[in-house]
Parts: sequence; C-alpha cells; structure tokens
Amino acid sequence: MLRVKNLTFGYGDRPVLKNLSFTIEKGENVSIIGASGCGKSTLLQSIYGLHHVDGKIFWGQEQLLGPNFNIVPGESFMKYLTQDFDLMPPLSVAENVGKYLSNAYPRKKQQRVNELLELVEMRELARVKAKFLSGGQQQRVALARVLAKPPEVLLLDEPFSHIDHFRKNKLRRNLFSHLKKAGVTVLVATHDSTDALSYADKTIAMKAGRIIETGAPRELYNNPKNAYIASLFGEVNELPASLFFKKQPPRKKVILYPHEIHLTDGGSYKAVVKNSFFKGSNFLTQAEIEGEEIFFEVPAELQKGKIIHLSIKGELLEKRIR
Ligand SMILES: Nc1ncnc2c1ncn2[C@@H]1O[C@H](COP(=O)(O)OP(=O)(O)OP(=O)(O)O)[C@@H](O)[C@H]1O
Repeated sequence: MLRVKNLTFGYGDRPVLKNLSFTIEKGENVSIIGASGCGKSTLLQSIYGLHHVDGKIFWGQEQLLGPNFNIVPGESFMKYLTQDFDLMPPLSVAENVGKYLSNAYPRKKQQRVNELLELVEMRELARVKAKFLSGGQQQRVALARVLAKPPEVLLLDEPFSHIDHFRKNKLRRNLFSHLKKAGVTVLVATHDSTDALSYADKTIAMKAGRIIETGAPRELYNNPKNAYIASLFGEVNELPASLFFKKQPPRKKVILYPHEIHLTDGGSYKAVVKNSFFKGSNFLTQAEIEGEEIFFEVPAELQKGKIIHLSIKGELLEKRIR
C-alpha cells in the first residue's frame, strides 16, 4: 500500500501541495485529475522523491525519505515517466527500450524488445535513432521502456498527451491491461477523462493544490460534488435550480451533463436554439432557457432560432442539486 500523509510542498514560498493525504492499494490504477497547474505533476514528483516535502510517504512499512536521504534522487522500486520522456537521443528505438534489460541472454532480450515495440506499434522504427522521432513516437518508446522491467509503482505524467487519437485507445488498452496483469501500482496524472473513467480503479480530484474528492470514477462522475469535478470529465451545465424547482433559492444549482438532457415534443422546458457544434456521433447544441445557456446532445443539427422543448428526469434533477 502507498500511503501519503499530510503532504505539503511549495516552490520557494509559494505553496503548491496543501496537506494531501490518501492511500493506494497495491496493484491499483489511480488517476489524478484536476485543472492545469493544480499540482498533479508536483505530486508525482514528490512521491518519487524529487522534492523536499513536509509530511510522510510510505510504501508498505517503508517510509520514503526523499532527496535528503537518497544520493540519486528517486526510489529504485518506482519509475516516474515525465512529460519529457527522458530517452537517449543517439540510441535507436530498440536500444532505448532494451537499455535496462540484461545482456546475459541476447536472444531473449531481443525477443522482449520486439514484443514491447509491437505493443506500442513501433516495430518498424526499431532501428531509427530516438533523436529523429516525433513527439508521439518518443512517447510510445518511453512507454515501452517503462514496461521492459515493470517497477512496483509507476508514476505516469500525461502518458498519452502526444499520441494521436488513432493510436491512443489501443495503446491505452494494451498498456493498462499489461500493467494490471503485472500487478503494478499505477498513478496517472491526466487531463484525459478516458484515463480517469475507463481504466482507473480510483480517481483523486485536485484543485489548487488540495484533494477535493476521492472515489471510484463512476461515483465521481455520477455524483459530482460540484461543477468543477463534473467539468473534469467533459462539458457540463451548471444551471439555477429555480429553473426546475420554483421553490429552490437562486443560489442553488443543478449539475447536468449534456447527454442527460433530451429533446422531446412534450418536454417541460421551452428553449431557443442558439448554436450547434458537430461532434461526429452527435451535435452539441447550445440553447437558452429563460435567459440561461444550456448545452445538450442531439443526433441531428437544429436550426438556429428554433423553439424546442427539453426534458430531464425529475429524479436526476433532484439528485444533482448543489
Ligand atoms: N519547477 C518549478 N518552479 C516553480 N514553480 C513551479 C515549478 N513547477 C511547477 N511550478 C508551479 O507549481 C504549480 C503546479 O504545477 P504542476 O506542474 O504540478 O501542475 P499540473 O497540475 O501538473 O499542471 P499541468 O496539468 O498543466 O501539467 C503551477 O502553478 C506551476 O506553475
């Protein structure tokens, strides 16, 4: 188990991490989500032992003592994959991936490197020097290298940020199932809601250096404490509750995702269409109800200015009042 207790850290006298405490079970995949600059990378770096922090971090019974106690910064049982990949530019893709594998059995090593390159779809570029790769290709090589000798704990900072959509989904599936099978404890700092929703056992939501919510991704998504948490998963509406419940005070809000609002002839809420945004499988449509902007999804484009009626499940409205 990884235990973080009252972790506090600042760059100079500017506080960045403010009294964070949480635990992660061995083999769990945990996503850390939060707005840019909220401290996700700094948290991973602190766990890895790169900062002089206040508070305590334990892996099992062992306390991690940080840079004051390690001549080489970092912990041997952990790997931290940074946003700048850390490849050796003059070495080839295959050499980079095999760098930490033993040379005692060259054929076995070659086989393992090939397997890993297959996994990240880089087999054809095995002989190319890392310095000639694109950002996305470098990131894929860095991921393969991490898997070559899986650590006990893996800290991934935006691991797919440079990888195109075309490859990202398959790569993500491959990587996370590989890590799950290997029993690696994974912490992923991410902006990408798919990492947080589909693959994480647990999600930690951060805001301005604090943890504001921890829980199963489904719980955070279906029952967001506030619009900020909901917005980390995509587009969200935060509407005055008085639109739906006349007795609710104006300061109360209702949080709704666009797919939870339906276009229906007999819908209770009259709205005027303002704009449509093509999203591939649907149109994200912007409309106005009693002067309030609302976003919802429809399969076909609606004309600007059209009067429509929307419906929302009553129990959902009640559940989402904040
Ligand atoms: N080396 C540094 N020196 C001084 N301030 C820093 C340093 N690194 C980060 N910061 C500041 O600390 C805060 C947290 O940064 P951090 O990179 O941890 O956030 P983040 O949530 O990972 O952001 P992003 O999602 O954009 O990567 C930011 O305000 C950032 O400007």
